[in-house]
Amino acid sequence: MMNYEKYRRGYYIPPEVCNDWVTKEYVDHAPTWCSVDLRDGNQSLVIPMSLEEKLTYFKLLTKIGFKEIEVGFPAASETEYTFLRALIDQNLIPDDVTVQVLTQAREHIIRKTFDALHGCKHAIVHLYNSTSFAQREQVFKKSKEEILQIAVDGAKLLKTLAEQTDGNFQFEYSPESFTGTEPEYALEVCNAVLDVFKPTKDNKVIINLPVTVELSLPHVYASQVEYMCKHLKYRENVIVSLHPHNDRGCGVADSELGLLAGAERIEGTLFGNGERTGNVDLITLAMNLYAHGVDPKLDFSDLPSISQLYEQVTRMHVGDRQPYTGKLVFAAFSGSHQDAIAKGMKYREEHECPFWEVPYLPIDPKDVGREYESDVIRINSQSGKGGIGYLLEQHYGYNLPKKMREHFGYTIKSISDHRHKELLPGEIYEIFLQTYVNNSSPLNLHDYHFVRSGDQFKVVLTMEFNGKIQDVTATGNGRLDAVSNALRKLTGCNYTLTTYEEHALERGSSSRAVSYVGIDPGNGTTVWGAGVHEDIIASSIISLVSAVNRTLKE
Ligand SMILES: CC(=O)SCCNC(=O)CCNC(=O)[C@H](O)C(C)(C)COP(=O)(O)OP(=O)(O)OC[C@H]1O[C@@H](n2cnc3c(N)ncnc32)[C@H](O)[C@@H]1OP(=O)(O)O
Ligand SMILES: CC(C)C(=O)C(=O)O
Ligand SMILES: [Mg+2]
Repeated sequence: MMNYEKYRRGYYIPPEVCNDWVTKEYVDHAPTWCSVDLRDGNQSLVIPMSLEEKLTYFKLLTKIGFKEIEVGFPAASETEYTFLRALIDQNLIPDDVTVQVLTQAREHIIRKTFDALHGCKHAIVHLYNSTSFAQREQVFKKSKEEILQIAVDGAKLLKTLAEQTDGNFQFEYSPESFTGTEPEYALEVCNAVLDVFKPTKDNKVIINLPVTVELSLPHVYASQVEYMCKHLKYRENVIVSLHPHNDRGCGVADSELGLLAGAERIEGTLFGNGERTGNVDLITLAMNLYAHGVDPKLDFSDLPSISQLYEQVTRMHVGDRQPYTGKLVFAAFSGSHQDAIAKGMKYREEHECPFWEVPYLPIDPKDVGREYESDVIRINSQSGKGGIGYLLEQHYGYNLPKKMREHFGYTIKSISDHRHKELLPGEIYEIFLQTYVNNSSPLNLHDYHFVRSGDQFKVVLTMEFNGKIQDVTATGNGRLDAVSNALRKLTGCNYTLTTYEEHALERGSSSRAVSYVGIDPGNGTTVWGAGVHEDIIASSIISLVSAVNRTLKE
């Protein structure tokens, strides 16, 4: 048995009820986004990014539309330092982008950070020290007053060095391990730091409330955020920022509820890379807004390329179920999902739909660079006739009669089940052709002639049957009826024609037609055949020949 009694809840509830956020339904505008991929993401990689990789990633982030980017921890390593210098010296920071750097509240680290910042047109200097109960007791072995003093001293030095350094600087302070800190104490520390920074309308200070380690349910965090928002000094000149990690798997929920609770800014990473279980995934957050009809102000219209570059540079892997991006997130293998998607897509073709409301597809895959044809309906033994038929129609233009779809559906499922693998569209098409289309043995059509007299049609079919070519004549109420009578006469097969449908094959070749025939060989079942030919009459005869051939073989 696992010893759960070893654990207890390690978070603190605000001293007053803070749940105004509950009354808000959804986030109605994009927060200020800050990517911390190049710092928090980078510091958690097995092999941190090289200078070139950081540059490549930085360019990707600016292309996506990030206006605030934490580019590193300049005092951490030569690469970190040199990267910031390269950005500044080579003038690589777009005018509308602000870089951010992280520093501990330690004098030599802060000084090194400002050395690295020299000449930066605009930067956010991000100061942190841990305020949590556990770290006060175990790591720093300091009282609340002493920890507060670390923050205040750090803030003072930031202010002094910012004044002495060539550049334009904004400050950010994080009571690191906020989620393990008593909210009233975190508030006291943040207000003391704000008293040093003295934020103004023109130079607001960012107070970042990190979920350094996720310790509570998201609503507890939202209450903590709301408490801070209500009681921070200089509130109108303070930007409240969130920095959720994902230890309990709720980074996205923390962020969204935190925004409802009054925060204005989010720090996170692409695909949620970051310490342990990661930072909050900014793609998910942005796309969640998008799916609610809110402009996320970030461009994720080509997620496959973003994901490829991310994997290359970080050596991480994007999971198949990663929201909005994973290989399988738009895929439906199961029959009922496929059926609903196929019908939903058809409905969109036939109606003016102002909004995207296709079942099982929360967003249009095309919006993030995915394809309906290859990404959505995929076939295995869990699939159904709706999806299989849809796939055949979308890829190859065959719109099977409803009952024939059912038969083909079970054929495909069974093959997939026995082969124990997914069947690709090309394989499904091949099975379709082999099973139903232009079946020419033992019967093979060589030629046909019709003569019409009144309502009656007479046909002379030239047929090969078991290797022997012969003419057979019959009459009927229509052409197909006459052909059917001729085939009965020739083969002795006594069947009833139950279904006939035809349509032009628009995809691939516009000049061909396909006909589908269902016959009952006398036992209440239906045997299907299909004929494809440039001539519609020939295609209908061949479809019947195909069905009869299948009957003869069964
Ligand atoms: C939650 C987060 O992600 S915070 C960011 C974490 N990121 C990183 O640490 C990556 C970059 N860090 C580094 O490269 C190194 O840690 C450096 C260069 C910053 C510092 O290196 P070092 O001084 O050699 O080591 P280290 O980080 O272990 O220092 C620990 C000391 O700093 C103190 N300290 C740690 N964080 C802080 C802080 N934010 N403010 C003030 N003091 C701090 C510790 O209490 C400890 O003090 P002690 O020497 O009295 O025991
Ligand atoms: C430095 C801080 C903001 C951090 O990364 C964290 O607390 O997770
Ligand atoms: Mg972090």
